[in-house]
Amino acid sequence: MATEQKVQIHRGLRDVLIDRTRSSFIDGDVGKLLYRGYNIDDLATKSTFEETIYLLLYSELPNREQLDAFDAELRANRALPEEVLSVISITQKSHPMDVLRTAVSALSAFDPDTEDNSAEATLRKGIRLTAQASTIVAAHARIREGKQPIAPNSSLSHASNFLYMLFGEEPDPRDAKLMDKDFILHAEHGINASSFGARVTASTQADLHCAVTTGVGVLKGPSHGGAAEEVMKMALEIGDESNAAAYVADLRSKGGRVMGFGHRVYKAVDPRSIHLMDDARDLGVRKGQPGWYSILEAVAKVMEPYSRRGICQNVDFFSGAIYYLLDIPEDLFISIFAMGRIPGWTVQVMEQFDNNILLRPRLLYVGEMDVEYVPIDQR
Ligand SMILES: CC(=O)SCCNC(=O)CCNC(=O)[C@H](O)C(C)(C)COP(=O)(O)OP(=O)(O)OC[C@H]1O[C@@H](n2cnc3c(N)ncnc32)[C@H](O)[C@@H]1OP(=O)(O)O
Ligand SMILES: O=C([O-])CC(=O)C(=O)O
Repeated sequence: MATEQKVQIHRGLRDVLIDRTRSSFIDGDVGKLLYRGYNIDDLATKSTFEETIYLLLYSELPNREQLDAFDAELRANRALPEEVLSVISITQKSHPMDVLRTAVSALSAFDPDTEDNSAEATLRKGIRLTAQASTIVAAHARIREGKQPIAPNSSLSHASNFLYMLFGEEPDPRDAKLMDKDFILHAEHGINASSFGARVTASTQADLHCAVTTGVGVLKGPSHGGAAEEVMKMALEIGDESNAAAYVADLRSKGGRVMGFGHRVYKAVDPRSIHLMDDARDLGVRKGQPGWYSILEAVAKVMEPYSRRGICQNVDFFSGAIYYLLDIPEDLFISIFAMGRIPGWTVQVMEQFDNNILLRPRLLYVGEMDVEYVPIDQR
């Protein structure tokens, strides 16, 4: 029998390598992130979401013809079945992530490839789910406000169409570009908790809809994708940069964590947050609301002693301010992360299928042994 003395427990699977990947590389000590070997800094500044997810899904950058065909496939798959719009309507009072999770699950009933786990079918489903997720999120945001959902506009890019379906008008191209970059930065990140959840699901040979449903559920928590929403709540509570130091001191004295700081892998600044930091600052100036960036900058300053200990700003620290400045309701922030991450979950699931092994770790039992069963009327 395993005992505390005989076994080593890897709580939280910290630093445990569970398999190989060719999808993304993270060097947490220096804050470096590559997708399929390409630096996130290049992709964020030179690529588009469509091109980046082609790279992730097909392992190479597309030529013009390949990208056009891929983009056309994404655009052609944005619409939702009426039945799924009804599911969104029925569940409209739930948190947007719960609605997204439920609608993704419901889409499995209408997908021609649902139970086909071949690489080709999984790719097709990943493309469809990426396209459909933005329609789910935008449709729900409108339905819950008593408005009609807006049909996707196939003349617009993925990011631009999302903002169009959310607000009912074609976005400022600068806002669409920001959204596009945000999706690129969220597209893939190795074996993070939600991708691990998706891979565990795939490891039982369940299909992509099951795995993405798992991924959405795991992402929702504030320790993972939910942090951006919490960061913005914190900024709103702080209210003014002059209050930042006292706020953080008070939070820490109660044992609270500063959301948007800390990461299991990054012990240096998350490279994605540097892009979002610059964007949050510039967007704040452009929208005439530079204060939110100033508050976050003040929090980051107070957190410098933590950063020196490896508790640095992560991707969620500035993303919430960007969404807020784009007038996106706070409870939609995690769903936007999920929309960007569907290609990442798809790639992780494809890798799992490609060389599958059931993901089934063990727990060390520390409870009582061989307890005598007493019938209920004798207890
Ligand atoms: C997209 C993403 O998922 S990025 C992460 C988003 N989540 C957040 O921003 C939430 C806030 N951050 C956190 O809760 C954590 O940093 C996590 C969950 C992300 C990572 O946690 P872990 O790798 O498990 O680190 P762990 O929880 O063991 O923390 C290590 C130490 O750093 C401290 N620490 C970690 N994060 C923070 C933080 N945000 N604020 C203050 N202290 C922190 C912990 O209190 C702990 O200190 P101790 O050793 O004195 O007890
Ligand atoms: O890698 C992680 O643990 C969390 C994260 O940053 C992500 O999923 O983008």
